[in-house]
This record gives sequence, C-alpha cells and structure tokens, in this order.
Amino acid sequence: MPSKKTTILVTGGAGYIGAHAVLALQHSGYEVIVLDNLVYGHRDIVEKILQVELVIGDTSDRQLLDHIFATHKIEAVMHFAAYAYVGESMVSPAKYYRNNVVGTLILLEAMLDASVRKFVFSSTCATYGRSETIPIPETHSQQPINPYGASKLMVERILRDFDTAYDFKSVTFRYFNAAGANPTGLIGENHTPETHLIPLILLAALGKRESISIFGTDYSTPDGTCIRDYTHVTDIAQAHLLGLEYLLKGKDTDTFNLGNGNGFSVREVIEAARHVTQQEIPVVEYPRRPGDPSILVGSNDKARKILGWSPQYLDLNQILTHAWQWHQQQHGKQ
Ligand SMILES: NC(=O)c1ccc[n+]([C@@H]2O[C@H](COP(=O)([O-])OP(=O)(O)OC[C@H]3O[C@@H](n4cnc5c(N)ncnc54)[C@H](O)[C@@H]3O)[C@@H](O)[C@H]2O)c1
Ligand SMILES: O=c1ccn([C@@H]2O[C@H](COP(=O)(O)OP(=O)(O)O[C@H]3O[C@H](CO)[C@@H](O)[C@H](O)[C@H]3O)[C@@H](O)[C@H]2O)c(=O)[nH]1
Repeated sequence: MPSKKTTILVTGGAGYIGAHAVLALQHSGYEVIVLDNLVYGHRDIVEKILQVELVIGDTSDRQLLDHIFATHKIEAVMHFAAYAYVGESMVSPAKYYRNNVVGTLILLEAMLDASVRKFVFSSTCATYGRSETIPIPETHSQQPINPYGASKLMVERILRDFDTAYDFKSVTFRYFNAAGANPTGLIGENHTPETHLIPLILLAALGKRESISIFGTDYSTPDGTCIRDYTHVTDIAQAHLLGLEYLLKGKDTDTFNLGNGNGFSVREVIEAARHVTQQEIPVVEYPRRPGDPSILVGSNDKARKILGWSPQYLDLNQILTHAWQWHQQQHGKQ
C-alpha cells in the first residue's frame, strides 16, 4: 500500500479503460487526479462515481499542465488520453497524429520540466500490424497498418529516446482488445460513437440496434472473420498498478503485452454473446473494414514473469457476462 500522498495524474481517466484504472488506484490507496478534455469521457463517472478531482482540459494545453504539476506533487503519470478508433484513423490520420503524438509530446515535455519522470503508457497491439507468429511476443516486428497504430508506435519511440537522453522511465503496455466491465457493475464501456464489437453486439441483444455487422468474412481464419484477443478491462487496470509499482521501485523502462493469449473470431464472439444474453442477435455481413489485420493475439508471458500479472478473467463468457450486466443496468433492464 503506497503512502497516502502518492499522487498519480491519470490522463483520459474519464474514458473506458482510464476509469477502471482510477478505480484500481483508489482501491490501492493512491491519490488520483484526472485530466480529460471530455471529448469522449464522462464527467459523472469521475465526479460522481469515482469521486476524484477532475481537471477538464487537453494534454496539449501546456499552461494547464504546468499549473497541474506546480500545484500537485505528482509522482507518475498514467497516460490513457488518445483517440483510439482504428477505422476513423484510416480516413482522418491528421486527427490521430495531432492528438496521440503531438498531444503526448507536449505532456512529456511538461513532465520533464516538472521533473516527473515516471510514465505508464497505453499502447496497442495495433503497433504490430500483420502478425507473423501467434501469440505475438513483445519482440515481434512492428509495422502498423493503420495510422492509429502508427501514432502509438511513434510515442513508443519517443519514450525510448527520452529514457536514453533524460533518464525518463516508462512502462508501455500494448493492450489487445479491452473488453468487459467492472464486475460489480459500477463502471463499464460507454463510447460515443460506439464502434467496438462487444458493446455493439450487446446493444443489438438489448434491441437498441437491429443487428450486428460483421466486417469481412473472407479473412484467412477458420471461419473467415477476424480474430482478436479480448482482455478484461479490470485485468488491464490491475496490470497498470503493477506497472506503476515497478516504476516507483526505480526499475527500468520496459514494454509489456496485455492480452489473454486466446483468440476469438467475430463469429465466435457473437455466438458466445447469444449464449450469455439468451437473445437471437441478427447478423449482417459486410466487406472488410480498412485497417483491420486478420489476427491479433498476444503472449502475456513477459507481463506475468516480470510484473507478476495474473489476469483473473480469461473466460470470454465471463467477460461478456460482466459487459452484459453493465449494459442491462445502463438501459434500465435489470
Ligand atoms: N479500448 C481498447 O481496446 C484499447 C486497446 C489498446 C489500446 N487502447 C488505448 O487505451 C487508451 C484508452 O482507451 P479507451 O478505450 O478507454 O478510450 P476512451 O475514448 O474511452 O478514453 C480516452 C479518454 O481520453 C480523453 N482524451 C482524448 N484525447 C485527449 C486529450 N488530448 N486530452 C485530454 N483528454 C483526452 C477522452 O475524452 C476519453 O475520456 C487509449 O490510449 C487507447 O489508444 C485501447
Ligand atoms: O460492428 C463491428 C465492429 C467490429 N467488428 C470487427 O471486430 C473486431 C474488433 O473490432 P473493434 O471492437 O472495433 O476493435 P479494434 O478495431 O480491434 O480496436 C480495439 O482494439 C485495438 C487493439 O486490437 C485497440 O488498439 C483499439 O484502440 C481498440 O479500439 C475487428 O475485426 C472488427 O472488424 C465487426 O465485425 N463489426
């Protein structure tokens, strides 16, 4: 348990994964300040549910950052703030490079000037591009096939150079597909617009959408649909605590995959959701969505070995059950 005064700045803490990390930090006794511009985040989650200080602003606002670092004794930053829609990044790359690269660089410079040199970064398996081996180890080549993945890879590179030049220590987590909701139902996934497979399936199960679209049925996978590694958001949040502790102990910059090591196709996820929700969930097949690699499944050996990460919710049915509980609550069906 940290001293009560260990304060962590969480950018993007009003978003899906950031909010789950704030909850985990709180449970472990950290003080938390959230910085979020609320472009996609939810004010009520931070102020009413998590009840931590929310600074509404942008990571590219240098004056605001200087003020935050001058008025709080921040030990480390967890940086979730980014745009994260793979499909959108294909048609609006400038938006992604500006926010994810430039916005992050401004934050990193403000940290340097404030002598805050510990950073936990949300990267992604989208930095790998097309996988040559499954499951993907951290040493796999990184050749992203969408601007979103490229923007995250650029930050990974910046972080390596910052370590060499400025002794700036970071833990980079390459998440696979975050999924599920806090098991108590307190918080869950609520993106607007929602583009992610699992919440869209559940909205169809709730009758809020007519059907679920399958993007691509001609991939070289057993059933022709894309395979992803769906990792419980609470397990991802737990890994952030371990990554933070690792940095606070003075350990070196490193990168870890956060995945379950199991892949499920789009059709398999829909089938599992039918089982969990006991709803029919109609399907409509469409062509491929540009920017999607066919298979992304991660090896988590390194995070287990070095950080002691032990994901608790490996079962897709359980992930879907938590997400379903939360979606039902949100839509007043429980
Ligand atoms: N969801 C996934 O499956 C997944 C997988 C891999 C990596 N990631 C990464 O994890 C992080 C969080 O993803 P998420 O799904 O929770 O997304 P999200 O959109 O729910 O959360 C991101 C939050 O950041 C805020 N934000 C964005 N740009 C900002 C800026 N410049 N300044 C301040 N706030 C800003 C948004 O308002 C939002 O609240 C992102 O960096 C994303 O790239 C997500
Ligand atoms: O209506 C839909 C939505 C998605 N998909 C497919 O489902 C899979 C998963 O898609 P989605 O849930 O949109 O997640 P990703 O595009 O894989 O992106 C998420 O997972 C990435 C890691 O794989 C992260 O980097 C991103 O931030 C995060 O949004 C992909 O094959 C999609 O083509 C469909 O078939 N129909």
